[in-house]
Amino acid sequence: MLKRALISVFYKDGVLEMAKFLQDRGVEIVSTGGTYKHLKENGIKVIDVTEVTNFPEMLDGRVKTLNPYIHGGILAIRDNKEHMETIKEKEITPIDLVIVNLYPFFDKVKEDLEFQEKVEFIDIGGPTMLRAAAKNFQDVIVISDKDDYKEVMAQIEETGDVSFNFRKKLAGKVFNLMSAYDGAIANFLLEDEYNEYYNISYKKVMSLRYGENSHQSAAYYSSLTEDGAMNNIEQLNGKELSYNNIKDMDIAWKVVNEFKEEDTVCCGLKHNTPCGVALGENVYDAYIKAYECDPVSIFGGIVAFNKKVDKATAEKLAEIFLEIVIAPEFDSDALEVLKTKKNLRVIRCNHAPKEKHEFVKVDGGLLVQQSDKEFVNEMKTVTKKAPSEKEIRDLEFAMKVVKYVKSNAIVVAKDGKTLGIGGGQVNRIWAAEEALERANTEGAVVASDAFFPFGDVVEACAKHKVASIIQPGGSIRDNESIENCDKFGISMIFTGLRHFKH
Ligand SMILES: NC(=O)c1ncn([C@@H]2O[C@H](COP(=O)(O)O)[C@@H](O)[C@H]2O)c1NC=O
Repeated sequence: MLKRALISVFYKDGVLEMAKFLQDRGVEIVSTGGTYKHLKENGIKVIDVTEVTNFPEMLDGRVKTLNPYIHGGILAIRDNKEHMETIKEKEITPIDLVIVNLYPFFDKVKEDLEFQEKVEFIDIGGPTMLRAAAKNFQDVIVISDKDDYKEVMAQIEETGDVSFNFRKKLAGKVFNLMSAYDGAIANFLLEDEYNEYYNISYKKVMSLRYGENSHQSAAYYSSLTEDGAMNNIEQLNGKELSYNNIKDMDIAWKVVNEFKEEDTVCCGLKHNTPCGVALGENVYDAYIKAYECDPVSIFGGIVAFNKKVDKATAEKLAEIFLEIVIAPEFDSDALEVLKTKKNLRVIRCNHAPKEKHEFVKVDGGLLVQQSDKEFVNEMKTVTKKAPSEKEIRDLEFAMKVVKYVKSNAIVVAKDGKTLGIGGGQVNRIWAAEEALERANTEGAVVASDAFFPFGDVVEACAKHKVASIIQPGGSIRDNESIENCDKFGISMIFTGLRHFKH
């Protein structure tokens, strides 16, 4: 039998209906300052928490509910005679329902506020009540999520109480929330890059139809503390995003964001690997060039732009089957064209990728590393011949692309467009041969994600009349590659920075 509820909520939406429901069933309501005022002004009979605690709210609200009159009322085990006698003796009234939503630390930590302002958004009293009620869930119903008001009301309406299973679920939700909440606070306060415990604060955005394959279930979670690209997308058209869509879109978006603001770039991507990337005079030109890189693989792929998409480009995009088009903006007539393709996911994103760290799960562990935000350490010509200015532009372009190709990776490019991309090979020469064969052009440049272990890659480049090469260098046999370059009249640059992508 519910007799007393404590309601203390930062976000007041939905709480009136809940309070009214409880009042109509004779439940006494106790509330903290702001909630008390809100309920009272809306005609709810409510007891001020200070009357229960016999203490004023103090220290700017830092202490309101942190009191044995509250926590004794929550934590007493109703079947424990001693507990009940103790609270009776101390004139503590049991609290049967706790409704709390917390200070919005997740939002505030992302805002441009002073450190101390953020600290003040760390809720102490709320979590304390939630945790206490969740521990004692068999006797106390605990609501930490306003989306649960409805089900609690429905169950009380039907049976006069809330089932054991639902109480347990509500309690579990408290600790699920608290772990994310506390994780966000820990990450805000700790300055080490790799803390003793790995805390993440992600919230479920949607259940996905399936994961990488249809027999794998999946869900998508969005970071509560990071203001990244993928949690700032807006879907303007098309079917629901899938697991593979989100994963692929993330990489395509990273590729186009690798370039300078003044560059206009388009990336076609398939199976998490760029299949055609090109710079253009305008978006249309960039798309045509990216498409021409590999008109076969782009089918069913993802296309990303770093500039607004116009109607002419949209018409061209609509000619083939694509999964996603992502860009910072779309002209309204371009959007109209793209919307004629019912399933095509059209995504607007104005956020550059920002993540500091990335992680990958292994069986029983988690690998965490800094995201690869670097490009080159240096541009050191190591051959007799130096690349021309135009070749340097192409070398840099190819290096930006090869960063996103699975290792071992080789990109062949010319005139600001990829001609051949070879990736995911277990040795470098295969990746090189694959990319060079696809490119099938003379005078192109070659970028490699890691050093050449032998002189054979340069030999393959010479066979395809490559003009210039860019690679990190650092192999004990670098001299073989340098000598071969000099022999074949190829220029080569060492960057001193590897971009493995396993
Ligand atoms: N200090 C306390 O004892 C305390 N008790 C409850 N709170 C929080 O105060 C908020 C509600 O305050 P109000 O009813 O005054 O608007 C809730 O988000 C609740 O989690 C507290 N605030 C922070 O710690």
